[in-house]
Amino acid sequence: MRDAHTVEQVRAAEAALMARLPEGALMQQAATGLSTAVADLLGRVYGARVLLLVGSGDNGGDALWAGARLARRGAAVSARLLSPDKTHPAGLAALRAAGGRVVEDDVAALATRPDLAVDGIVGIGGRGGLRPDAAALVAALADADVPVVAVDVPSGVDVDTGRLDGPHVEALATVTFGTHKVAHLVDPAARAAGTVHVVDLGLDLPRADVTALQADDVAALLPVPEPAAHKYTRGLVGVRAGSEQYPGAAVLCVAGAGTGFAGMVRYVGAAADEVRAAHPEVVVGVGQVQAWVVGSGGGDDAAEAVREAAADGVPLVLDADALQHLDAAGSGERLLTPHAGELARLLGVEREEVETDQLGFARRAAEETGAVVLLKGRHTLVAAPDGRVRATTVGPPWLATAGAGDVLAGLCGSLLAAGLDAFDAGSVGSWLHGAAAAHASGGGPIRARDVAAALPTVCRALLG
Ligand SMILES: NC(=O)C1=CN([C@@H]2O[C@H](COP(=O)(O)OP(=O)(O)OC[C@H]3O[C@@H](n4cnc5c(N)ncnc54)[C@H](OP(=O)(O)O)[C@@H]3O)[C@@H](O)[C@H]2O)[C@@H](O)CC1
Ligand SMILES: [K+]
Repeated sequence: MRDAHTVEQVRAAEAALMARLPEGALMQQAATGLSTAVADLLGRVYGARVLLLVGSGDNGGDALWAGARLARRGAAVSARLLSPDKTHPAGLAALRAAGGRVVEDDVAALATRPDLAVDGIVGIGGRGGLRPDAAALVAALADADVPVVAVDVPSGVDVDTGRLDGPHVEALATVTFGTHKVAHLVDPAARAAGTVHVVDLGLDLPRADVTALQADDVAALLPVPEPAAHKYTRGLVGVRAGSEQYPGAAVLCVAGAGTGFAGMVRYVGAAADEVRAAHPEVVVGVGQVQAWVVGSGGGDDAAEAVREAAADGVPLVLDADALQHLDAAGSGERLLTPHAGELARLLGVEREEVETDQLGFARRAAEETGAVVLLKGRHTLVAAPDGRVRATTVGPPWLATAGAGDVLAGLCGSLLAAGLDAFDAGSVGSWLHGAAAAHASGGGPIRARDVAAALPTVCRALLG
């Protein structure tokens, strides 16, 4: 499990550890890990030009100490001090002693194009976006296409929420310390962090509320049939989706539901002929199920479909059109699978607000509805009403394709029918969906049906 801790949790763990270690020991560990990661990215340290962006706190101190290490290995390291009066004194002395130099202004900093810049402007002590002087320098570096490695977090992001509070650094990679922070998993900040490397500090950390499942977690949660299982004990998943106008949604939802986690798939709706033709193993018609997926279906049909599914008193996945009829869904176990626009409609806010504060709105929706909310996005978030959130960090950008959401809803429904609770079903389903997309894509474009087709291969690899 990848844990993402809050600033408060990290500060407390660091303080406890620092009390037992010599002064400055943690910063040395941090700077060593940082300089190693920068060296790896540079490939060749000797002769490389590295520019340090140094703010007023210990984040700048990390950058200076790492810069000193790189300078000792032959890099030409210069430092642009953004708060010259408050620069970390020992770090600055170390850089100077190693042959690094301080540049007076942005013009001098960019006189020769750096091969790489190290963002030590601000770390977990930051508030608000970049200040104007830092923003101007960061923009100039972006114009010159200089890759940036962020120290701890890309400066300007909101560490505990994943929001962007104004101008910020867009990093190629981020080197963080002790543990992931929320901003490393939650978009839009996670996107600004690039690839995240964690330098272990040996912190003793509490349970995190924001986590990301890893392959071994998913493998442990997968519902595997008992030796004596038969199709009914493995769970039946019912799908109510599709319409005469959109039969494809039903076919794809059933494809997701029918990847083998549930013992059987039942279909009810207007696209029965298309579903039968594509999936001969599906049973058509009402009957007993252990979970229902109610998805794209259009208008009044969706309200009726939600009401009928809820009447069975089993867990529900509510997707697409069904999300507009939550009042008909009762208060049992429910997994809602909106994209940002659908969640915005649900909460009566603008889509843009949801996109800028994905964690906040996913949590709010879960709390207000009492359901588990799976907010689809580049890093899908699955929020439980108790505040726990799992982010999905696998999945290529190619997954943003028509019908992929139908496959996901069906897949989550089959996991619910097989006995997972809504939080596990949503997060495991989302992880498998992303991993299957990555497998199917191999770096190229995919269709929703390819994602469904790749699911058994991904599961085989996990269980193997
Ligand atoms: N703790 C540990 O054990 C370890 C910590 N480590 C490292 O320390 C970092 C935390 O250091 P920190 O506490 O000094 O805070 P940090 O983020 O450098 O700067 C805070 C100062 O910046 C300023 N400022 C605020 N907002 C700003 C903005 N938007 N734009 C510009 N400036 C802004 C504000 O000062 P002001 O200018 O307002 O006086 C504030 O006081 C952490 O991220 C990690 O890198 C590692 O070495 C491992 C061990
Ligand atoms: K930073």
